[in-house]
Amino acid sequence: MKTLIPFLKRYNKDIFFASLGVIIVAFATLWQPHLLQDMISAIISSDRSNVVNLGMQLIALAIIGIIAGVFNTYFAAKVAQGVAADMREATYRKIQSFSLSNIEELSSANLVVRMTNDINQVQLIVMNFLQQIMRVPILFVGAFILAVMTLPQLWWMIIVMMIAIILVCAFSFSKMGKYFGKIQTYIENNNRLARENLMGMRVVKSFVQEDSQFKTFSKSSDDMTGLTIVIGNLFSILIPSFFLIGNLAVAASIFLIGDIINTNPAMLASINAFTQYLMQILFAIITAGLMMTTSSRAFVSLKRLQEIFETKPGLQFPDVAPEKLSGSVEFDHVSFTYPGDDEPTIKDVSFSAKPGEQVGIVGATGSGKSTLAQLIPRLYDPQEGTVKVGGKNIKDVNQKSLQGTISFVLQRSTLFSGTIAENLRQGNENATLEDMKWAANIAQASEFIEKLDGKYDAKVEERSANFSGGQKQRLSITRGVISHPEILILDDSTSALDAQSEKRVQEGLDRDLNGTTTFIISEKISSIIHANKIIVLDHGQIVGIGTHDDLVKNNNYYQEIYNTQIAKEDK
Ligand SMILES: Nc1ncnc2c1ncn2[C@@H]1O[C@H](COP(=O)(O)OP(=O)(O)OP(=O)(O)O)[C@@H](O)[C@H]1O
Repeated sequence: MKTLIPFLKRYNKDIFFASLGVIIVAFATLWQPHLLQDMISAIISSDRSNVVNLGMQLIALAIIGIIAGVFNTYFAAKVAQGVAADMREATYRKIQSFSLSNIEELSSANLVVRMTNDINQVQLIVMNFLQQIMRVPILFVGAFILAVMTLPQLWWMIIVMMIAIILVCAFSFSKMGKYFGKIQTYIENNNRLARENLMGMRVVKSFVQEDSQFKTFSKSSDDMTGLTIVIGNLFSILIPSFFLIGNLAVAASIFLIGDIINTNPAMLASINAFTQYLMQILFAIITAGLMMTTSSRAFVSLKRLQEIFETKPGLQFPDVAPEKLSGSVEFDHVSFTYPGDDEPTIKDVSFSAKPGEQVGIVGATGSGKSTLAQLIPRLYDPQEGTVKVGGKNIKDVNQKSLQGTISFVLQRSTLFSGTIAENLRQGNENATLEDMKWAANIAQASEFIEKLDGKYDAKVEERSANFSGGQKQRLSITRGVISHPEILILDDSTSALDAQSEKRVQEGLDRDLNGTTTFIISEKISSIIHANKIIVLDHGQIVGIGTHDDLVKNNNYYQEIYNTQIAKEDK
């Protein structure tokens, strides 16, 4: 509830109107059997004018009930949908503030279910509550009092019926609550499997994994269906049981006092009103039970959303004035361990790069090259040592200043669905067509973009499926350079380019971005051979640093990699 209240507060007025509507509906429902009782009595005593009068009152009451019901539904829906939309936005905003570690800990599939299914549950419960919360107690207490007033001698019948219904409710709803929690986990699992399958469809097809993928998914889906069937079965027993209890109570009432009708025909009207009140009590208890069950499901969802709101962003940027940073980078005895790992991935790394320098980072796969690079734009914080950009500890720098200084072209090119221009503007929101052409020229992307229908307005489909690996990389590099960054990190960003294109990208960077400090990460020495400085990494440690010529002469580890690669090229 702690999570929900701030969201509800924004809709105080609408909640008031929804509640007013439901209170009117409850009183109209309660008053109907009473009016009907008077009307039946008037019919029995042939009081025609009263019959017409009471008939009109009944119709008026029904119309008031309908109008109030519509009024209630309108405002309840407004609140429920508004709360869900606000929650979705708040969750989305919160997730944007998360660090990569936060997202890895919560898992993206899990976050998607929380943002969709869990919020839907909350929307449902807000709607239900606003439609029922006042109605249930008013109906229950009102119908109880009116039933006792109508036939005081049968007060015990109401108690017996209530006890029977509460016992059935307690049995079935307690079982259902447990199952509802499990269903949420199954939904999460199904979403994860479906997402992985669709994203890895190429792998699935090339390894002919369709059947095994289908089996895994269908097992998870069948488990969920099994559970849904159990819940359905419980419901299918529940509803007839309620009506059986209600009808037995009605039959028993008629049996017990039906004889009186012979001597006092007006009793017929009272029995009719009494049985209607019994049904209203029955309805109130069932609704309360159902609400408790659905609430237990919504409370699970609220708790899961609460977890998102309470998660502290793994990284906090200081609230300081923005500043212009130069392109110098300095690592001072930096060590970093991924959350949950025992061993550090980066161990006691120190180096510096001057503005405008080109720095190559080379090392075997898994040696920590990408991890090292991710510490520069502060995607992770090192546990030991300091990272400085422009001479300032990056922990003391405003987020926008740091991110505006650095452009990171990731190893795996990620483009968003939209147009090429929209993707490029993520690198520089004010980029003109001229800027795009300039950047595309460096990245060797102009040639293929110019051939596309719509050129820079050409569509990028979901997961950029309409572009080849090499084209995606070129577009990612274009997006990376378009802001003329002070620091550019190319994390294995030319791996899908042929040697000729890679050379041209290199020439473009030298020509047009010569003031930019550029980090080029690669396993291939040919990609970093011309760098001013090459950092050689092995198991997260620097094992060599210098120019290619220095390293080839003096560094055994580098020589080994170089010789292996030369030998491969010669074959
Ligand atoms: N998000 C992560 N959480 C936990 N461990 C990670 C994470 N990312 C990478 N690692 C681990 O850190 C080590 C270094 O990975 P990293 O990607 O930095 O190496 P790399 O040298 O860039 O490799 P490659 O050349 O294959 O890209 C690896 O053992 C990897 O499994």
